[in-house]
Amino acid sequence: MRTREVSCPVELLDLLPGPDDALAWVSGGEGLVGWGEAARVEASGPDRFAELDRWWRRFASEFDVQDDVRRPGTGPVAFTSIAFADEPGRSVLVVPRVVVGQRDGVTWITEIGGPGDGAAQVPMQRVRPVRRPTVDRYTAGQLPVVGYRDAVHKAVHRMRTGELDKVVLAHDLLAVTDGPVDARFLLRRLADRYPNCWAYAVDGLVGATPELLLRRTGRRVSSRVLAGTTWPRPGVDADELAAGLLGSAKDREEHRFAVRSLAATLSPYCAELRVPEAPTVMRLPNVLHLASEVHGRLLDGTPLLRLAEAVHPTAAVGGFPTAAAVRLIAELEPMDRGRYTGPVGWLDAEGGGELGIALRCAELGDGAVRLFAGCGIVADSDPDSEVREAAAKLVPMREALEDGTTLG
Ligand SMILES: C=C(O[C@@H]1C=C(C(=O)O)C=C[C@H]1O)C(=O)O
Repeated sequence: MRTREVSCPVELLDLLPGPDDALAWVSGGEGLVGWGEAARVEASGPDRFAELDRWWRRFASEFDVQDDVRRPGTGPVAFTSIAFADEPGRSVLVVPRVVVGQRDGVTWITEIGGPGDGAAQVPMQRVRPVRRPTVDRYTAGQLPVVGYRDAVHKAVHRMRTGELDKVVLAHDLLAVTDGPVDARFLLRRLADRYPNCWAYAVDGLVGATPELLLRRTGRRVSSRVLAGTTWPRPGVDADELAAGLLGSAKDREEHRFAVRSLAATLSPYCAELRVPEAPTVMRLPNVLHLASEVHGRLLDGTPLLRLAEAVHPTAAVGGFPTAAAVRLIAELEPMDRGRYTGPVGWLDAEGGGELGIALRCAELGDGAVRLFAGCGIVADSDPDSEVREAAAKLVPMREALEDGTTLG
């Protein structure tokens, strides 16, 4: 197995040769793409993180590695996407045959399970045309919007009795399409419109997330916590929206729980952990979020997947306190989230890598695509407003899908 520097005449996403095995983690043109399958493993249940970690470390340790580039993302790499819940759920780890990475203007290729052809340029000749999908209609998923509104209403009541402080509830939406949707079609559009998010694809889960669960580089660890959201409306400019969000007691409270839960679960692994005193605003075309960048230094070499296990689910996608929130989700959200709101990203052989939270995504299926969106609920939440917020969070995927559809 060898990593070597290559020249690359196109963007990373344009290298993906086919629709079925596309793997990606790309932000602002940089990151990793992969294809082919050297190996795959699936896991489920409460031990899924530990099982995937054990399997990957054993698999990666058997390579005879020649790494000529030596940067984060070189050497053996696996892509992973992990179920939100202990039950049900299927988590997956895929080791691609070919990985191409780009960072700071340097491009490299890693060929696993074969010597590669040694060419000085990335392989382009096998790229098949990207099919444009058509959305025939949208239809309710496992939890229709009316049911979601009702669940939010019930959750608000439970927050007001003091049973817990915050819960994140979500719903799904099905887009019925004229045939299978090519992950590359969605990735291209998501990456163009959301360059400060991570456009990702792992085993049919495709999206563009603004939220970084954890990045581990050597002993350094970081996270971008998001919670507290507003969205553009006619007649309100972006600065006003941002000021309103920063000044919203309800959003600041939601955010505090998310930062607190991340810090409490990560700090036992850290010699040092820096948490900003106040959030900033992250602006996206469809929503604005309160954001905190957390940075730490690890005590030891705990691998990324085990750190992710410790912090998942943060209060950004679960709630606070965690155990009560997870129980309330199971009670009030009658749907299987699958890998939505679970960790998604890549891992290296040294226990490093990047894992985002799988948001703003869709699970690709035969003839239908399942979209997801959710919101943090606190005692002051208004069900109608949460329904609108969830709709705003569906926009990235709806726009990407509908780009191939002539509406009207
Ligand atoms: C759950 C989602 O987003 C999460 C919930 C947020 C909120 O409630 O303010 C903000 C960002 C994410 O942590 C989603 O996009 O589906």
